[in-house]
Amino acid sequence: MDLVSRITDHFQASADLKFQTADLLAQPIAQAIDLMVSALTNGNKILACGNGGSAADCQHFAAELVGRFERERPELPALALTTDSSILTAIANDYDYNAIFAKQVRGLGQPGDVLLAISTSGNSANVIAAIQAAQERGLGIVALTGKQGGKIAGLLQEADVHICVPHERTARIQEVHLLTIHCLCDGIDACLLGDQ
Ligand SMILES: O=C(CO)[C@@H](O)[C@H](O)[C@H](O)[C@H](O)COP(=O)(O)O
Ligand SMILES: [Zn+2]
Repeated sequence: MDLVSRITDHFQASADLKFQTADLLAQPIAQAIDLMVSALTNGNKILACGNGGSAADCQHFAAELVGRFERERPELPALALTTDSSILTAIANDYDYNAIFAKQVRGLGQPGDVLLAISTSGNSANVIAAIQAAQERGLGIVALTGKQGGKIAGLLQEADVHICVPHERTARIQEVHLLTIHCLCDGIDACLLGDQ
């Protein structure tokens, strides 16, 4: 087994996908920044949900908004719905695992907030339920998906933003999702603080 060539293949494939999707994704990412900046400047917040690696992405994003990204600025309200083990275990135990995000959206979400919903397949039932809860409560939605967008693609409405990474491999999709999250953070800062 040639580990070095496996590793260089990963780097090559990841870089290729990023080059290939830059033009396709720049517009929806810009729309997502506009939606998030409008919410934040109106006093609203951003909630984020996803499973596994996408749960980590939610936490990464919330940390960069509440803490900071690259520049000093006032704290911004963002919350990962993946972190409170008491809430997560109680809902999963008493209701259903598929309700872990939707019940938090109903409990914490206000009209005008934005839900950042992350699923590489677009098919995770708990993320789908969170989107449906967000739509019922009047939250804006930014969906980060992959493949063909899965069931989430069919749920989104005109005002929602869909950023779909057209690739079949979860790891590659996640790598573009992380780049997208950094574009969102940078764009939010640029809108709030000006170009630098
Ligand atoms: O990070 C990885 C795989 O790279 C996994 O933890 C992955 O996120 C999990 O299998 C998730 O449950 C996949 O869910 P989704 O992206 O299809 O919504
Ligand atoms: Zn992963």
